[in-house]
Amino acid sequence: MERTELVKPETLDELIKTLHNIFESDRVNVEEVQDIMESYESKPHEWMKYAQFDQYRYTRNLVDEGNGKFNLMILCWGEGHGSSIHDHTNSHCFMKLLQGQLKETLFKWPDSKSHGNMVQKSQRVLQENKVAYINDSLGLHRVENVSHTECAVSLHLYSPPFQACQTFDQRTGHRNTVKMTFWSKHGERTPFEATLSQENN
Ligand SMILES: N[C@@H](CS(=O)O)C(=O)O
Ligand SMILES: [Fe+2]
Repeated sequence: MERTELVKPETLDELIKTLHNIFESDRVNVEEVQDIMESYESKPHEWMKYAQFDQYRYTRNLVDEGNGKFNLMILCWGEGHGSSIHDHTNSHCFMKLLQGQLKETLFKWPDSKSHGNMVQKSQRVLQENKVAYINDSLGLHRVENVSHTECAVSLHLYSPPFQACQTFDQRTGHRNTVKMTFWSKHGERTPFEATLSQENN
């Protein structure tokens, strides 16, 4: 597949510019996106303004809207914070660790007739600067900061962008559609009313 020439991005802004170039093409080369995101070495002062934490749950902070082709966001995980088991709405999902560690657990999709526990496929711990990839054909996942002393920060790219996903109950496989919102956009805290729907996410 055609590849844009890869130059290691030295800053987050350079990474964003390169991503814009890559996504101008209509086909996504997963490996290329993974490589370029991995080659950026996380420098906290470059992403600090997006790293806005909540005491109770992980936050989603919009960094860039990728010309409508992708959403780039920074997720902030306090000690013990985790997501529920969820899908990615037919999008590509890239997740890079900017700080700390995150545990990712992969699950199979529940079949229509299964009422029992969801089946776990694999588990791994993502280290700083590494990039994980998932899409719906690979399964579902849950992401957790299992540390009791360190927070974690990750950079997520979703293409095409999406505003809702499905979450799954681990014991029954029952699903819910959940609207996803941003805690902040471009470094500015989202007005209170706009975040209400995040409560049951
Ligand atoms: N996909 C989740 C984060 S994660 O747990 O991968 C989200 O965008 O909120
Ligand atoms: Fe996810």
